[in-house]
Amino acid sequence: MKENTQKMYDLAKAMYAELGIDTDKAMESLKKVSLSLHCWQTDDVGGFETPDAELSGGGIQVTGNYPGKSGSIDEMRTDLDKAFSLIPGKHRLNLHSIYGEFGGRKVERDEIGPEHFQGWTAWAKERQIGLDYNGSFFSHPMAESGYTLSSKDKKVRDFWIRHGKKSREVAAYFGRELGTPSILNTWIPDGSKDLPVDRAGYREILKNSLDEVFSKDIPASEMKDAVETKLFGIGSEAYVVGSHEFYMGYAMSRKKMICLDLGHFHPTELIADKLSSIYQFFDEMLLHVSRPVRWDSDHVVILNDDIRYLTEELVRCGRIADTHIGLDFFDGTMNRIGAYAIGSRSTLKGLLLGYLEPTATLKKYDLEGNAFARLALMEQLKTMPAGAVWDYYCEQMNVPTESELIANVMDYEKSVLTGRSR
Ligand SMILES: C[C@H](O)[C@H](O)[C@@H](O)C(=O)CO
Ligand SMILES: [Mn+2]
Repeated sequence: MKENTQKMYDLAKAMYAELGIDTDKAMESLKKVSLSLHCWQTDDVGGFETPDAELSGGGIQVTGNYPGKSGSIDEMRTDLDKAFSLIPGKHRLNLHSIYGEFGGRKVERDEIGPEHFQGWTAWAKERQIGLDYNGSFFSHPMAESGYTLSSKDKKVRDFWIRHGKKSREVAAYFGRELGTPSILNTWIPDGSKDLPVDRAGYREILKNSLDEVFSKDIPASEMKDAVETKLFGIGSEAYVVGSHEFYMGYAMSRKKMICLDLGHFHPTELIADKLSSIYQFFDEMLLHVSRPVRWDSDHVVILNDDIRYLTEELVRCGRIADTHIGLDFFDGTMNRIGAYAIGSRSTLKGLLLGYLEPTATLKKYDLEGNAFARLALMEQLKTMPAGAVWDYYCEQMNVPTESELIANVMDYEKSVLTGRSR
C-alpha cells in the first residue's frame, strides 16, 4: 500500500467512524458485488456474424468512430481482459447472440445455439466468471419492419420465437457449465415512429409470443429470464410495444424479472424511486446501468446524481444481492476500454457511497420529522473523503487508483489498440 493512500485512508476511516460507519465493512460489502459487463462496448454493438457487421435499426444507435474497435473475438477477449483488470472485484460478462463463434459460416439467428458459445464458456471457466446472455432482435432483415415478436406476419414472428427459445438454451448451457445461473434479458425493438392504431393488437401478439418463447420450464439454477421495458427509441417515438406497463404486468403474472434500463424512461423520471415499489412484489430484478443524455443515448456511466440515487437506494432497500446489475452503454467517441473503466468504476463508487451512508441515523431523523438534520447530514456526506476509501480499495484489489487510470488506459491504447485496422 502506498504511504499516501494509507494515510488518507486512515483519516477517512476516522472521519466515517465518527458517523458510526465502518469503512472496512463497507469495502467488504462492495467486494461481494458482481457487475455484469456488457461485451458490446468493445465493438459498438456490431457483433461477429459477418466481418464488417454493424449495428443497424432497433431504435438504438452508436455514434463515434474512435480507432481501436475490436474486430474479432480474440481482440474482444483481449479488450475484456484489460477492462476487467481495471475494475476492482469479481465481475460477470454479458453476451449477445451476435457474438457467437460462427467459424466464418452464415448461421441464422434462429439457429444460434450453445455450440456457438463453447469458446466463450471455456474462456469464462478459465477466469471463473459467470456469463449472462441476450437474444439479438435487431440488425437483421427480419427486424426491418420494426416488429419482431409482435409482428403480425407469422413468418417473422415465428422466426424470432425460435431465436428466443434458442437463446434460453444458450443461457441454460452457460448456467450448467459455469455453475451460476445466467441472466437472459429479452429486449425487442418493436414499435412505431408514428401513431399506430392497433396498439392493443401488437401487445396481445407480443404476450402470446413471449408465452411461447418461455414455454419450456428451465431450472432457475441454470438461467433466469428478464424482460426489458422501454418508453421510446429512434424510429419508435410514438409507440413501443414492450412498454413499462406491459412488461410489469407480464413479468409479475409470469414470474419473470423486470429489467429497468436507466435510459428507457422519461428524462425526468427517477429510476431509483422505482426500486422500493418493485421490491414489494418481485424477488429479484435486473438493472441496465446507462446514462441517457436527453434521450436513450447510452452515454458512458458517470457518478452523477442518477447513479448516486440508484445505488444508495439499492443499499437502503437491502436488495443488492437480489439485483442483477448489468451495464448497458456504448460510446464510439472515446477509448472504449477507458469507457468500460469509467462506467463500471462509477457504478461501484456509487455503491461504495451507499455503503458509507449512515442510513440508520438518516432514518432516525426521518422518523423524528427532523427534515433539517436529515438534509444537513446528506449534504455533509457529499464532501466526506469517500475518494480516499475508494483509492485504498483499488490498491487493495490490485487495480489502478483514480490518478493511475488515465496513464494505464493510454498505455493500452498505444501498445494494443493503435495497431488495429478499425
Ligand atoms: C444491446 C442491448 O441489448 C440494448 O442496449 C438493450 O438492452 C437496450 O437497452 C435497447 O435500448
Ligand atoms: Mn438496456
